[in-house]
Amino acid sequence: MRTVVKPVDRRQVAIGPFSLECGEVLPAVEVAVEIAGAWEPGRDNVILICHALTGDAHAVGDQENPGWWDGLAGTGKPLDTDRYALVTMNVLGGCDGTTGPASLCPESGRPYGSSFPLVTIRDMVRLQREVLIRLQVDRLQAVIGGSMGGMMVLEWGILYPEVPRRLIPIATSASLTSMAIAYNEIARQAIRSDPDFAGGDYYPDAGPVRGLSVARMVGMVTYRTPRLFEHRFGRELQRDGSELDKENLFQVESYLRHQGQKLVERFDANSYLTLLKAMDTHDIGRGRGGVRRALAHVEASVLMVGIEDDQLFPAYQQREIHRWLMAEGKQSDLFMFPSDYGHDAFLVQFDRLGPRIEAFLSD
Ligand SMILES: CC(=O)SCCNC(=O)CCNC(=O)[C@H](O)C(C)(C)COP(=O)(O)OP(=O)(O)OC[C@H]1O[C@@H](n2cnc3c(N)ncnc32)[C@H](O)[C@@H]1OP(=O)(O)O
Ligand SMILES: N[C@@H](CCO)C(=O)O
Repeated sequence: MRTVVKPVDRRQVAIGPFSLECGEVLPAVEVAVEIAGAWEPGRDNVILICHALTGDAHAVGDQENPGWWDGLAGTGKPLDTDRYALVTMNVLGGCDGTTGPASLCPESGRPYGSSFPLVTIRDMVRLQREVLIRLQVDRLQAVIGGSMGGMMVLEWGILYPEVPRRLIPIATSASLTSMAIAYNEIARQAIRSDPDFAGGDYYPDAGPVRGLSVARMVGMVTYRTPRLFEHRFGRELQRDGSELDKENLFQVESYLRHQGQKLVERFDANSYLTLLKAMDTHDIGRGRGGVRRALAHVEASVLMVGIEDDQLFPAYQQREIHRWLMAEGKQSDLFMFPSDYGHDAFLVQFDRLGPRIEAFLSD
């Protein structure tokens, strides 16, 4: 007898005090969780979905309120809600209901703002484990996610090898390249140099919206490919007229401004800084004798997915992880595909991802 959770069950799970890798303790942590699909007895049919930088707990939605992975998850889809209970949590440090910089600090009664501590990808995963324990989920059919979400997938396989049966890390790496950290630093500087940042203590105001918008614009350039921009925008202008009119934007400028504006309407700048730092400091080899030794802990079978045209998480990084897993005698498959979308392909190219993921889950 299955307990059907329909359409999507959203909960706040209270964890209480939570110790971080940096040594600080958050006194009262809460996590926003969404569950789509049906629990099986023993809760043995759970897939954990880990979101990327600006994602949230709402991976699976409906017509009125679409989710960010509806192309992959839902009735009859590769992440089939008729078969699995799909659990997605907003990450620690985020701004969609889980404790983050905009949350009230119980000790001061004010938003954490600049006092919010450094959180790591490992902290995020340890917190997810605490939530699953409270949901009485002991084993996972799979953990899946792209980009920052993929970093969490890898950490799941290493921190809790006995829990996931399968890992599907997508467009991710064992640690960021120096170039990716460089882009993140430009984003940070854009946010911090906005006068409305106010040292991070801008609440209840919206804060550094111009800085956050520029940060998103930089990010967008790294998430896509030159080919896509060329094809979409070329040298098209926004209005009829001349390029030699300083008010007449190129379409690509207008597009980036629109993307910046979209993000500031749904994201908090301090969360953006917190999550960028978590990505920068991610290194599965830290304190474990290096990446290969860390991967030796993995017990799950792995489908490593990469995008050949990813500028941010270059394809060699996914190939390397697959090779190291194989060298450690682990079960690993590699699925690489080309896409003009570049890094963002994991949020868009469901025709490429879906069949491979479905086959791996049915294996
Ligand atoms: C969609 C959500 O669920 S967002 C909430 C949760 N967020 C996440 O999960 C984060 C992950 N999601 C993402 O990063 C993105 O939503 C993606 C990658 C999935 C898709 O990105 P999009 O911005 O939809 O794709 P795309 O590059 O095609 O841009 C389309 C937008 O640019 C606008 N646009 C296109 N050309 C131009 C131009 N020349 N000038 C101005 N705007 C332009 C379109 O009108 C459209 O605007 P809209 O989104 O307000 O309708
Ligand atoms: N488009 C993704 C990029 C990071 O993977 C996001 O906004 O989360």
